[in-house]
Amino acid sequence: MTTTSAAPHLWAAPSATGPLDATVEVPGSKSLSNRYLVLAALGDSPSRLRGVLASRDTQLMAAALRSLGARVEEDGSDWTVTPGPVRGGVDVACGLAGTVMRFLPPVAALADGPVRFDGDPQARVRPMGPVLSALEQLGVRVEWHGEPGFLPFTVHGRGGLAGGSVDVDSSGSSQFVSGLLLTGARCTDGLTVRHTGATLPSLPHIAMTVEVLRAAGVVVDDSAPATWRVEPGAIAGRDVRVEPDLSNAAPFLCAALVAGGTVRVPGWPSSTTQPGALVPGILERMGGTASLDGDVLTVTGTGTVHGVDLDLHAAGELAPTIAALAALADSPTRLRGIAHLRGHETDRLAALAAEITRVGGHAEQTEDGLVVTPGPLTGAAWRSYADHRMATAGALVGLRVPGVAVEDVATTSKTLPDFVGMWSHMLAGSRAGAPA
Ligand SMILES: O=C(O)C1=C[C@@H](OP(=O)(O)O)[C@@H](O)[C@H](O)C1
Ligand SMILES: C=C(OP(=O)(O)O)C(=O)O
Repeated sequence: MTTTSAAPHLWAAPSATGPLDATVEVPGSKSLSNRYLVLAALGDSPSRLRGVLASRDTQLMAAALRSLGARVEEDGSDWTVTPGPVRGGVDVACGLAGTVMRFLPPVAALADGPVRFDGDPQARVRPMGPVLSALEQLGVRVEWHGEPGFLPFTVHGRGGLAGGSVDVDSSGSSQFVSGLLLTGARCTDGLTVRHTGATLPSLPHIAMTVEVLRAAGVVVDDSAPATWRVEPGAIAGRDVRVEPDLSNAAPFLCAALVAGGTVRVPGWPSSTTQPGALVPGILERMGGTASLDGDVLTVTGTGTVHGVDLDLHAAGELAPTIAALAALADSPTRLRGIAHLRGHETDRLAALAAEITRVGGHAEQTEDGLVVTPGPLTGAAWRSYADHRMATAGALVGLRVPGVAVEDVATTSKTLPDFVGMWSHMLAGSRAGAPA
C-alpha cells in the first residue's frame, strides 16, 4: 500500500499496489436497524435487536426514541428496546439522517404534546413537505419554524391518531411512504397511503418497510399499485438479527474491480429487500465476477472496469459508489432514474460531477442522472460535502489514482464509523509483491 501526503484535515486515500485478497465484515444495515428501532419503540413488548449498526444515524434514532419515551439499551451491536407511551414536550435531533427526519414525525403525531425537529445545516434543505402534509391531512397541526416544507418544524401531537387515508407525493423520497406506514398500525383506524407523484424511487426500501411490518404481525395490503393499506393492530416485540448493510459493502466489492483480485463479504443474505442486493449483478456488468457460496459473497476483478447504462431508481443510494467506479472505467457510463439524489445528504449529482471533474474525468448532470466519461485522472482534494457516500467514493478513486485526498472522511460515521480502518484492513490483505 502507498499513501500520499496531504494537509492534516484531508485523508490521503491509499492506492492499491496489487490485487486484493480480503474478507470484509460489514456491520448491520442502517435501513433495517432504524426500521426495527422504530417498530420496537411502538411495539407491545420489549424487543431484542442483534447486529444493530452502531453509527451516527442509528444513535440519533435511539436518542430520539428515548426522548419520545422508549428505553433503548445498547450492548455492542445487541440492543434492547422497551416501548413506553409516546411522550411530547421534547426535541428530536435528526442530524442528516433521512430515516430519522422522515420516520419520526408520524411517531410524534402519537405523542401527548409538541415534538420539535431540527437537524444539521444540510438537513434543512432536504425535502420534508409530503410526509408532514400527509399528517396535516390526518388532522395533525404542523408548525414550520423556517421555510415551509423543511426542517425545523414542530409536530403537535395530541396523544393519538385516528388515521384514515392520505395522498402523498413520494417522488422526492420513498421515505415519506415508509415513515407513514411504520406508524400506520398505531392509528385507531389504520392508514391507507396513496402515492400521487409521477415517479417513485427506492421501491425496495418500501418493500423493506412492508416486510418488517408483516414480520411484526402487522397486516399490510400492497396489492394495489402505489397504494398501501396498514390495518390497525399490535406491533409485536421481537428478537431479530439485522442483515449486514449491503450498500455499505458496495465500495469494498467495487475495490476488487479497481485493484483486481478478490473481496469477500460474509453474511450476505440469500434473499433481501436491501437494494444493495443489486450490487453483484451491476459489478458483473462492469467487468467483475460474483458468486454466492453459502452466505459469502465473492467478487473478483481484473483491474479493468467497463462503463454501463444503468437505471438506478430502485437503488439510488448506490449511485455515488457506482459513479466513482465509472470514473475508472474504459468507456462512458450513464446513470438514470436518480433525479431525487439532488435531495440526498447533498445534491449528489452536482457533487459527483464536480469531484469527478476535479480529478480529471468528465461528468455531466442530465435531467435524471449523470453521464460519466472517464479520462486520465490525477490526484486532487476530493470533497465530501458532509456525505458519507461521497467520502467512500473518493476512497475508491484513490485506490487507482495516487494523490487523492478525501476531505472530512470522518463523515463516514453517518453509517460506517470504522470505514478508514476497514479500508486499510482490506488493503493489508492484498497480496504482497503482486504487480499493480
Ligand atoms: O428508507 C430507507 O432506509 C432509505 C430509502 C432511500 O431513500 P430515498 O428514497 O430518499 O432515496 C435510500 O436512498 C436511503 O439511503 C435509505
Ligand atoms: C440517502 C441516504 O441516506 P438517508 O437515510 O439519510 O436518506 C444514503 O445513506 O445514501
